[in-house]
Amino acid sequence: MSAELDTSLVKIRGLHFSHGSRAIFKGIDIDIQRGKVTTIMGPSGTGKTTLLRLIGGQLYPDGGTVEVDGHQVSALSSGELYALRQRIGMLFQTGALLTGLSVFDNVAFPLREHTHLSEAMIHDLVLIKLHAVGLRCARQLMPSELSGGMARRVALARAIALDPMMIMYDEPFTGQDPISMGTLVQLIRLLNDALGLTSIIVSHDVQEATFISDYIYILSGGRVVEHGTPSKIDRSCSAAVKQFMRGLPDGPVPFHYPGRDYAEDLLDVEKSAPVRSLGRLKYLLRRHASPEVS
Ligand SMILES: Nc1ncnc2c1ncn2[C@@H]1O[C@H](COP(=O)(O)OP(=O)(O)OP(=O)(O)O)[C@@H](O)[C@H]1O
Repeated sequence: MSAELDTSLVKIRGLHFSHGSRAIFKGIDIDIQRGKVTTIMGPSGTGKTTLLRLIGGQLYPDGGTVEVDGHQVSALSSGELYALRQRIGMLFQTGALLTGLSVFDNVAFPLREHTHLSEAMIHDLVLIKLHAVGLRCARQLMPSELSGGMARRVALARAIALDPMMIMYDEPFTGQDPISMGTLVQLIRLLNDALGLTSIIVSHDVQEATFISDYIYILSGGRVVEHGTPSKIDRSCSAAVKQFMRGLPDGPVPFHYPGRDYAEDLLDVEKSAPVRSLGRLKYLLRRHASPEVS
């Protein structure tokens, strides 16, 4: 085992997972290094969120192993899993704040739920966390009074409330204006380094991810198609990586969700008026053709 692997907080080996009959992972290996920011990228539907759920123990692998801080997640008892989850902060795209609670109470929530700290201590901790995200003075506001960017920063303060060892971000930049985006990017990096966290980010935002990350994994078709530092990824010759990084609509990752033949589908659509001739089929294909299909 190399020295590099020894510093992994999350170690995934030979991971297989399917949603029903759809194979999502076909044997992937991933190492998330302690203290680093690692971004998981890849086309939509490739399984990035599923991967976070496998790391968090909300899903179990069909094959292979997911280890977090030396524990094989699928072998943990429910009590042990609960304890592990308390050490993992999660930040979702929506922020997912509790709408009936103020900013202060949202951040206080995990402290009240999971600790026996006094209210005076919770007060100080909440102010520290809110100060870290620049929103100490917004503590009395309700979620409905926050901008999208502020809501995400409150969610971030809540995610670090219990001093987690790791934070998993699912599409943290989506829908942000450039200023909020820049603030979030800086905050994620700053908090990671200042608090000695390990961060896993799932993102489509190539520029931000490249800027913020120490390491990047690109998933596609159930496999890791590339991994390395941002500069290595940038230089990658892989067609799938180039397609993703440059945002090309078609390439090794097909534009169309896999399924049966287009002509067969049209024949089904037109069941009420069956296609009787090749001419009619050609006509239908032209009529239904999308602009992306030549
Ligand atoms: N609970 C579920 N049951 C069945 N299929 C699911 C379930 N959750 C996700 N899927 C399917 O698994 C695949 C991977 O989903 P996932 O959300 O992990 O992808 P993703 O890479 O995060 O996508 P996006 O970038 O669009 O958020 C998708 O095809 C999705 O339709």
